[in-house]
Amino acid sequence: MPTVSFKNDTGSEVTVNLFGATVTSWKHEGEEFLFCSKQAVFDDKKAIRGGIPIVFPQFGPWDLGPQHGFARIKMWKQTSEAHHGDNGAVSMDFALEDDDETRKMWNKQFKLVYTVTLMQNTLETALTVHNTGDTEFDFTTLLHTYMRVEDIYQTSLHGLEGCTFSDKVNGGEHVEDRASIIINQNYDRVYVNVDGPVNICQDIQTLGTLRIERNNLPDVVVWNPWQEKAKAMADLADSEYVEMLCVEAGAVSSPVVLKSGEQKTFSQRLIICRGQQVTL
Ligand SMILES: O=P(O)(O)OC[C@H]1O[C@H](O)[C@H](O)[C@@H](O)[C@@H]1O
Repeated sequence: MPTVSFKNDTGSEVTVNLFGATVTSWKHEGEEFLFCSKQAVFDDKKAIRGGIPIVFPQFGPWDLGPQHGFARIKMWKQTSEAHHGDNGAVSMDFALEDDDETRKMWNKQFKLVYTVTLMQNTLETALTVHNTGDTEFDFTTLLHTYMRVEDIYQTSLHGLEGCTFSDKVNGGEHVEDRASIIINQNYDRVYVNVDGPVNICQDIQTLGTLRIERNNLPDVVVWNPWQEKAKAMADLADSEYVEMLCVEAGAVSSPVVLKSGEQKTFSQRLIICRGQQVTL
């Protein structure tokens, strides 16, 4: 499948697969920060198991089409070459518009513009949804980011304390009472209206702390299928659950409404804080 890569001047490189406009790799100084399964399927049909699949127009199961919508399983267009912005930033743009196939599932006219930007120590991904039709529509969306971790047992998540979450594994709504979360089981929780950044901290210092900042993506889904579910997934190797953690910035707890002609941008910044003092 067609992929495109670009670099900046501070040792970062990103690769985007036009299938789903899925960012599949983000390297900084030779170190890979995103997880992509060894068993990921690149067949033009199934969403890529890793990187940053784009969820649109529906997070989760969908009556009108496939789970997590169609954006991650459509072929996108690359609409620009790598272009240079302020402070050494390098960006590339991708687009997806409604077609016969999308209208059969979701009869709306839209344009998605996705801008992937490398900045110093930072990857920004920004999805702009345009309503190009003449009626209002609503949707949910999410950047389904698979972070690479060296060892899930030595990884903790910070920034969710006090947030309400729904637990998709055990059911129910709860309030997170932990400042530091260690994932050690099948974990699938939707944290709602999370203020401020979320930090992924690794005791092993190669990857260090990674900070996720979000714009118009109020919710954070945390997912790791753990051992048993991983074994049942054909596109994830049995032991790979220890090498990944999905921290997904989304607008999923209440649908976003766009009127005819309106547009809205949803973005995240993944910031490498290695070697820096991090306030959790
Ligand atoms: O297997 P997929 O369709 O890619 O979904 C992978 C996962 O995505 C999100 O994290 C959901 O909260 C999970 O419930 C789901 O299992």
